[in-house]
This record gives sequence, structure tokens and C-alpha cells, in this order.
Amino acid sequence: MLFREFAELCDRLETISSRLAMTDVLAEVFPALSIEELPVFVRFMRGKIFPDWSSEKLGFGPGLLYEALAYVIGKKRQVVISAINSSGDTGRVVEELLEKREQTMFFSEDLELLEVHARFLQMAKTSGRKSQQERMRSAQYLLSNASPLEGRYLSRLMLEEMRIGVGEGVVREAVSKGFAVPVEIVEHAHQALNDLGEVALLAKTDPAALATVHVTPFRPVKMMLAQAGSIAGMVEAHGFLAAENKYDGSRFQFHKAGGRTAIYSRRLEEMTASLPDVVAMLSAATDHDVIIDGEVIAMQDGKPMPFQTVLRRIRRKHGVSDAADAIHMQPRVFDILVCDGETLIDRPFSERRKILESVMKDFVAPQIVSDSPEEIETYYHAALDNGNEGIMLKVLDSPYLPGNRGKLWIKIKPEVDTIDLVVTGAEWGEGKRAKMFGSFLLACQDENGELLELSRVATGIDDAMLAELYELFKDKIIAEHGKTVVFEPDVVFEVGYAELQKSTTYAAGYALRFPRFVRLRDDKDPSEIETIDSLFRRYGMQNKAGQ
Ligand SMILES: Nc1ncnc2c1ncn2[C@@H]1O[C@H](COP(=O)(O)OP(=O)(O)OP(=O)(O)O)[C@@H](O)[C@H]1O
Repeated sequence: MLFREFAELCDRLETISSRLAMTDVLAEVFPALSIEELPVFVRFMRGKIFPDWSSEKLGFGPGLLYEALAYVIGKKRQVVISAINSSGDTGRVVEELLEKREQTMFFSEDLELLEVHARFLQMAKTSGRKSQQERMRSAQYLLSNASPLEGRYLSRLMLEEMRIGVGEGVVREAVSKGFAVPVEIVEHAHQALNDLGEVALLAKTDPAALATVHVTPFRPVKMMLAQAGSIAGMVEAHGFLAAENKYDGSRFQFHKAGGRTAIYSRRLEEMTASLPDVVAMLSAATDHDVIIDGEVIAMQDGKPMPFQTVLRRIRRKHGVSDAADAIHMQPRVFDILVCDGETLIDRPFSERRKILESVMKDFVAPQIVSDSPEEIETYYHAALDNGNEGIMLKVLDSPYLPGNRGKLWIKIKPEVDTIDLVVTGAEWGEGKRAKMFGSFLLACQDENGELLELSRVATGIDDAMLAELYELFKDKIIAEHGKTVVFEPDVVFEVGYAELQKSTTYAAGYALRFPRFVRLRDDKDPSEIETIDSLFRRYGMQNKAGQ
């Protein structure tokens, strides 16, 4: 497949709003692709270069893209930056700039889809002193040979944001339709493999194998998540339940196989290097090859320390052993996904729990099993008294559903109205804070993952946190004009507020009254932020409550 054909298809998909119509287009294309092209194509559609389980990064930020483009169109970098600053859509700007380039600067070599992919892999692999230059050269090569339309999608791929509205669900349905495999089997395989590219490839080459896929060591799967609910409601629906502390720490997935170990964050980033102490503790606690789910907390004098302390440790890249001495981390494990090569995610939770207890000599999270609302209520208050966030209630016969936020896990915690939003920009501070960011611009998302801004937050951030935020955001600046900076939308804030108001100032149509920073949630992926739908529900509930 030529990259031009891929770009034309993306352009077409961008104009289609019906899910079904999108599915049909993809279901027709998938079977026609070669076995090399299919996984690449599927990942590209979703704006991905690597499988979702991979920690690999292209290492290509907006800065490099602007520079490569400036070279290709024979203009100054500033020309590119101002064009991008005045639009929100980098892909379209790249397209327009390529349209205006002088024809002598266009080398019309047809780019193949696989060749583009190979170049990306090469860009990701380069390391060392000359790596930026090498990445730049590859980007220049690709953009020089690209038509304007190809440029739109090349640049979006480089920044890993496709914006063509093709969600995971559409791809799964298209795989199901294109290769005549039941959609439940595609979904299950996707949960276990965490890579739609490989799922599509298996559907093409060995559909029978799709039904029996395994969770594989060192390919993390998404974590199972919880909804809010009530103790009474859960007991009524299920009778006997498991209740555990809801630890106020950071989620992890620990993998051990064949003498190798690794630990991954909720965002599936490998954290082995920043948590060597936790890895060593977990590894010593079992003689088996396992994939284990848990939460790591920081302890002082027998009490959990604030969640922010845990994240600070995790973010740390240098001086890890000093940090490990200063902050004592403790894992708590509560689920097991694989044991000695056997995938356990489809087994009932109660069985997995028995296996977990039999293979882990330590760190297993305490649990009660009860059908008494009073007993669970008492357990909940004890959990809070011991510095936990609340409790988790889990259905005993539930499978482990990677990435699912369903009713099988319910969280019970004190009511606090906070909201998770992604930071899209900031303003430089004033006076003694002139070298720090003063206020942060926040956004929620619509159903396609488009970001819609809805407030600024400046309150509730102390000097130490401001300094920490500066360190975190300084490498995420995409553009800057005057006092305003635009960030790559990558960091999530949890924000409190007094009230939700309708607004004509912000794109979301709502604004937060008295927003205040509660905490940094850089363990959360931006895809997990508040949606317009849930904002709408919040607004409705708030007004109902006020009547
Ligand atoms: N015993 C436990 N079992 C499962 N998850 C636990 C447990 N203790 C703590 N957790 C944490 O609770 C989270 C599940 O709650 P939820 O799905 O609402 O995530 P969350 O958005 O981080 O929740 P919140 O915003 O309330 O902290 C898990 O991601 C995990 O990090």
C-alpha cells in the first residue's frame, strides 16, 4: 500500500461521522492488506506506531517537526511556528505549508506505508549524541517526499495524534466484520494482547487462535478499573462480596518470567528503573512466573503517606537509591493475571485470589468476604481510619477485564467533588514567580477525544508544587506567545470546584467556579479525563440538588 492511499483513506474517514459507515470502509480495506501491512495500518489508524503495551517512543516532539518542516519548505522556523500558533491543527498547517512550497523542493518519490513505518522504527531506535540529527534527517526525508495531504498525516503520526475519529471500538468491529470473527472474540483478544495490530493480524492468519490468546510476560495489559457505587447496592445485587482497602498509592503491574522482572504503571510505562526496591521485594516474594496487579504505597511510621509522595518517587530518574532510602515503598497485591504460563483472566476472582495467596509469600492485600452491609460498613470506616482512600468491593465470580471500568469493581470513598482534566497550557507567573507557570489551562474531552477547554486553575498550588510543575511541564511546551504557553496535552490534574456554570468563554460550554488544584494525576492517561457527557450529568445533578 502506498502512503498516499493511506492518507486518502484517512481524509475520507475524517468526513464520515457514522460509526457503521466507518466500520464498513475499514472492513473492506483490512482483508486486502498484506500480513506486513495490516498491523501497521491498524496502529496508524489509531495514531500509534507501536503496540499499546510497548513503552517505546518515537522521540519526536513538535520542536523537531517544526524544524524539519522549515527545512523542507525553505523557510525560517519562526514562519512555521507562527502558522501553527494561529491554528490548533498542526496537521492542516503542515499540509498548507507544503502546498505553498516551491516545486523545486518536492522530490516526488512514492512513499510506501511500510517504508514510512520502517523510518519511524529507525527514528525510535537511534540513541546517543547524534540521535536528534538522525531523527531530523528521517523527518526531512519523509516530508520532502510527501504530498501536502501525506504531510497532514505524516505530521499527525509523528506527534501520535491522528484526529480522524476512528476509535478502538470501530477497529474491533471492522476486524470482526472484515474477517468474519465474532466481535466478542476480537474484544477478548484485544484485552489480552493490548495491540489491535496483532489482533487484526491473527484474525487474518489464524482466526481460531484468537479465541485462545494468552496474556504475555513483558507486554502489560490495561488495568481493570472501578465505578463508584454503594455497599447496600452491591450486597443486594451479589450477596457475598470481597472487600479490600482502597490504597492511596499508585497502580502497578508486576511481571516476572524466566528470571526477568519488570514493573509497569497504570499508563503502562515501564518503571523498573525508578522502583528497584519494589521490584526486588515482589520478586523475592514469589518463586513463580507471574503477572500481578497491585498498588504501591509510601509508608511512614506504619501509616500511608500522601499519594503525591509516591508519584514523586516514580517520576524520579536520577538518584533513585537516595530516594528509595528516603521514601519507603510497600507493594500491596490484589490480583493475578498469569501464573506459570497460564492465563487466569477468565477465571473467577475468588479462584485467582486463592492462587495469588498460594504463590505470594508476602504483600497480599488483606480482604474480607461478607454479605453483611454492616460488617462492610465497619470495614470501610476502619480503612479510612488507617489512612486509606476507602474500600473496593469486588464481585467474587468476576473475570479480570483489562481496561474495563464496570460494575464488577466498585469503589466506596467519601464524597468529594473533584474532576480530572488535562492541562493544555499555562501563563507565566509574575514577580518572584516569573520563571514558573502561574495559572494552568484545563480541558475535558468530547466523545472523540477532542479536547475542550473549560477553566484555568491557579489556586491551591504551593511553591514546592509550582517548582515541581515547572520541571514537569518545561519539556512539554509546544508553542509560546507572550505570556501564554501551549503544552502537549499529557498531564492530568485533579481539580476541586464550588460549582459548574454555563460559559460562553470556554469551548466546553461550561466553566468551573472557584477551581482549585487538588493533586497531580500524572499516573492517569489523558484519555481518562472527564467527558462532556459526564459534565452534562454533573451539571444536571447539581441543579437538581440545588432546587
Ligand atoms: N484493593 C484495590 N483493588 C483495586 N484497585 C485499588 C485497590 N486499592 C487501590 N486501588 C486503586 O483504585 C483505583 C481504582 O479506582 P478507579 O478506577 O476509580 O481509579 P481512579 O480514577 O484512580 O480512582 P480515584 O480517582 O477515585 O482515585 C485503581 O486504579 C487502583 O489504583
